[in-house]
Amino acid sequence: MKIALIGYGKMGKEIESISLDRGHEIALIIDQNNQADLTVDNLKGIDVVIEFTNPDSAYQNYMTCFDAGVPVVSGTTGWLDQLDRVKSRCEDGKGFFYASNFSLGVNLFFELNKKLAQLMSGFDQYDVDMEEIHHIHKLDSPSGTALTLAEGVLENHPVKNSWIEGLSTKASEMSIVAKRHGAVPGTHNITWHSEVDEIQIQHQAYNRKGFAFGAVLAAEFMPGKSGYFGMKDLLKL
Ligand SMILES: NC(=O)C1=CN([C@@H]2O[C@H](COP(=O)(O)OP(=O)(O)OC[C@H]3O[C@@H](n4cnc5c(N)ncnc54)[C@H](OP(=O)(O)O)[C@@H]3O)[C@@H](O)[C@H]2O)C=CC1
Ligand SMILES: O=C(O)C1=N[C@H](C(=O)O)C[C@H](O)C1
Repeated sequence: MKIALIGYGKMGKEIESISLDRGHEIALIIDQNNQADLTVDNLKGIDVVIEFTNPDSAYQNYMTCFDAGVPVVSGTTGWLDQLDRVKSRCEDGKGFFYASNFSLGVNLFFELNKKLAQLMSGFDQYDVDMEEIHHIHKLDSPSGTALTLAEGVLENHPVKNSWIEGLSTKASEMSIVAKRHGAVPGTHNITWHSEVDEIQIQHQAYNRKGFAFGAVLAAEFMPGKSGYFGMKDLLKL
């Protein structure tokens, strides 16, 4: 496959390495310093774009790829206020794959989190909160993964109906505490605590290879497809 990478930072470089190992060609690399090269013309002949940039540039990058008729896989977080507009382009025949986290482990953790929230629905002595820890360069908070985890709790627990960044005193709100520390690739802790004990589940990424591998699998899935896709379509969870 001919892949274009938009964003050649920590994730872009991991994705390049895995793509080459799997026999793909990186036919175009767009980064901050050559953004002007992201044109419909330069995307001719590209099978799929993999986009990992930042919250401010992602949406415009998707639009250029859609105009070129090239499907996009994106892991950029912090742009979801534009999600409805992206979905409406997908209804018009464009192809888009988004995951707040592409790693297999986190997607299994998403399912575990939902099951635990369902189980806790019958036990009101337990309250829940979340902590996410990432490297100091991360621009958005809470992390995209934390938001997906919060959604998993809100949809499966009768008491929680919103989340808040920081500590909450309201029973209906789920607290998400975001910490930034050194080079941490990504750690998420969900804790259900009562007056006598606590149950904690944790996902800790050791490096970025799991994220990058999932993004390349998603890219292999996309050519020829139109519509909006996510990890559920890929992993059949
Ligand atoms: N879904 C998932 O599984 C994962 C998602 N992420 C998300 O992916 C995104 C990128 O993460 P990461 O690679 O660690 O971040 P980096 O900052 O290391 O890389 C982002 C790159 O994008 C470049 N860039 C900025 N603006 C543009 C633009 N308009 N066009 C092209 N390139 C641009 C940056 O250039 P410059 O440095 O010069 O600004 C930088 O090289 C983040 O939103 C992060 O949250 C990260 C890991 C996993
Ligand atoms: O910025 C990061 O690094 C990460 N971002 C994603 C997120 O916001 O959840 C995924 C992963 O946690 C790493």
